[in-house]
Amino acid sequence: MSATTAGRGAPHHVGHLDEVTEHEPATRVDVPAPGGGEAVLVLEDGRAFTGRAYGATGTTVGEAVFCTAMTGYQETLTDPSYHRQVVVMTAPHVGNTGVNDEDDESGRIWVSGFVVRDPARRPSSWRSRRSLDEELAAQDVVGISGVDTRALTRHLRERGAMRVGVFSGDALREPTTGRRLETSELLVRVLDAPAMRGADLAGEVTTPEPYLVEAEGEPRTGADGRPLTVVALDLGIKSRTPWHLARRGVRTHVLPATSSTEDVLALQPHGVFYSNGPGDPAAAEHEVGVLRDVLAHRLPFFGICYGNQLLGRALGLGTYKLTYGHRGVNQPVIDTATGSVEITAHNHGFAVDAPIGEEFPTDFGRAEVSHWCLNDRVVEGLRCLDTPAFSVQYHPEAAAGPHDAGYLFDRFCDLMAAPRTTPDTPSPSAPSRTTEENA
Ligand SMILES: NC(=O)CC[C@H](N)C(=O)O
Repeated sequence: MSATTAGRGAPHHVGHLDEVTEHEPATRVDVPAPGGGEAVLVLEDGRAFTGRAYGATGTTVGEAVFCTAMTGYQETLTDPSYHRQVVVMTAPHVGNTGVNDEDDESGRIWVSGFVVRDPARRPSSWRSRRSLDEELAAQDVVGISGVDTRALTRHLRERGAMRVGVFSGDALREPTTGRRLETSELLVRVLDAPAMRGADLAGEVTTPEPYLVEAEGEPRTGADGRPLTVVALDLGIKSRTPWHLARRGVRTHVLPATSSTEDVLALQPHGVFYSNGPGDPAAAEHEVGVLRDVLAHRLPFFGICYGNQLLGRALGLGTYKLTYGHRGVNQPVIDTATGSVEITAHNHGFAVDAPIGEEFPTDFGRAEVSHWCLNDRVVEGLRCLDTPAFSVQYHPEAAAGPHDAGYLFDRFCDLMAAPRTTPDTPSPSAPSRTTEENA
């Protein structure tokens, strides 16, 4: 809307705009756009985009995915589920609020590359401590700016997520002669990169040592009178998850992804939680085995995202790769029990294969799809009907994102606080499988 058009209905604002134009024009043009020399983004199918180096200069490869979140780039960057992915932001202006010391979801940035259209020339937030490009450079994350991210996103939407490389600085030149490399030569490096399908990555992001997140305030107790205790398997956990449990009076032992069933049971938890995480659920054999033991012990279970996919596999369902996945903070999901719609945060490239709208038998009794996505009917949640277990494909911890799904943490706490039912017979022996293996 031009100032003139706005002026007809809003004279007060026109006055304000005039004032800004008169007194502050220089501040808008004196700040150079962040970013260095030329950078090139090359997709696995040979399509290339040129832009400017943003953050660290050099080479990076990974899976190209797009994220439609308008806010929360700091949480996106530090979400371990993005490990080995080059994230394209569809929001055109990124970096506006800089980087602060409070919003990280883990101890570092995990994306393997970052693609933006128009980076903020300077951060503007009372919480900002440094600019986004400084932070990317400090953590050695190669990025590219000045890319037509709408064209790139449309390409990924039509052709699907694929491998990508971002190259800048010396990476664009032949080392001995200094000759500028052709796109076809850069493409060779992209095609050398490992694919996401089949990748078992939780071990690369998990905590090396167990740690405890204590309950905040008065602890909540279980039916046995003990303070409610969760064992959370860290497959790439976001710090907001134990925080949600802590503020509900629950203590959380966070364990490495390699932990055994014995490690889990030794802590005598009231419930077990499986976090989000990177990689292909079809590759997580160890974690699925532990979860089948947990289900056989009838320990209350809650899983988020990767945890939902692993519950699916533990029940004997398959998983498959979506064409381009769901990544953003405004995905509509319907709850099949109530018919209510939640606006939710997503970050997933795989999904569970299960029938919507009917109960089905599993290796641990009957189950049903509890939530599905209104955009594309992808399964977004599982509810076991004979075993105390449920999970969602999306992010009730919602950092960044809306808080519609926060009730799921309450549901998990109530499930853990309820009197335990008798342990069932040992884990059934049917092997878990993936749809792709079956195909
Ligand atoms: N955020 C997650 O847990 C992602 C799960 C899995 N890596 C996927 O891409 O589907």
